[in-house]
Amino acid sequence: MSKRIEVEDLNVYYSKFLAVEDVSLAIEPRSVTAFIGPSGCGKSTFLRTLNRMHETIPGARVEGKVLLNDEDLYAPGVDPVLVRREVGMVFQRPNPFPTMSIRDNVLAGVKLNNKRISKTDADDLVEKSLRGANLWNEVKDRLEKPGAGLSGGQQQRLCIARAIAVSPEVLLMDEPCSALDPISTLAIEDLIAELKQDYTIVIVTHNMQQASRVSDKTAFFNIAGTGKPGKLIEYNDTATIFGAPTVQATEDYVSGRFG
Ligand SMILES: Nc1ncnc2c1ncn2[C@@H]1O[C@H](COP(=O)(O)OP(=O)(O)OP(=O)(O)O)[C@@H](O)[C@H]1O
Repeated sequence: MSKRIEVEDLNVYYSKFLAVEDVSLAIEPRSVTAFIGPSGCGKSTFLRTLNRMHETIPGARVEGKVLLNDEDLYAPGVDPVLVRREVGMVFQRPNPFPTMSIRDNVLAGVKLNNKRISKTDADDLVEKSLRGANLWNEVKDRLEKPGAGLSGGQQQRLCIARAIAVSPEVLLMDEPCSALDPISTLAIEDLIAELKQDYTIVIVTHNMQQASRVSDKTAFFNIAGTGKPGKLIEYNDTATIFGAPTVQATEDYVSGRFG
């Protein structure tokens, strides 16, 4: 339930605009990788290329390869819907289906995939996914209540439960805590540490402490100026990026001198 990601010479475009230039990096299974860098450097854009969400924007395209255990996600004939099942995503703002029950929210992805499952299997999957997202104890007595009735932090964990219910190999998280209070943030960070035993996790974060708390590896992206493409500047163990980076721009960013 966890695959290796390898990106080779990836250029990412919005029509003619080159948003991210020539990224190559490898992400190991069962690890957490943080993407950091100033606003507009292309972290979210690059993240969305890892499950072919980028191309859902008209005119958006990529050049290069993204391999998942050696299979190129962009090879001809690959179905992007299947890619997104293998590579799940959690967004900045919790986005449960508000009127749908908590139970149905967890099952939403499974049903979208046209999977028919029995009531008993569905019950088991709901419990397993909610336990996996550290939410079961808080919601087990109100599974039929709407998702919108949960707190922001609970809603985000519900979205994580929905993402893991389809048994992905990889979980992408785009600033998953930015709309949450500090306690809910810590709950998500604890959860990320647990999920890493089963999944390859990539997280975009603006929070340096968060990157250093949760990630094994950190990729620092930067941009030379408005209209210029974002680039991967330095990629290494998180301890090295925060303790002894080799590039001055990384040092300046992680020490808070810019960005
Ligand atoms: N839908 C879009 N159409 C055109 N350009 C876009 C689109 N989304 C993002 N961009 C541009 O691509 C570049 C990278 O944006 P992106 O959101 O990936 O950066 P980011 O590092 O994630 O920023 P932030 O930290 O502020 O979220 C920016 O110049 C941005 O304006």
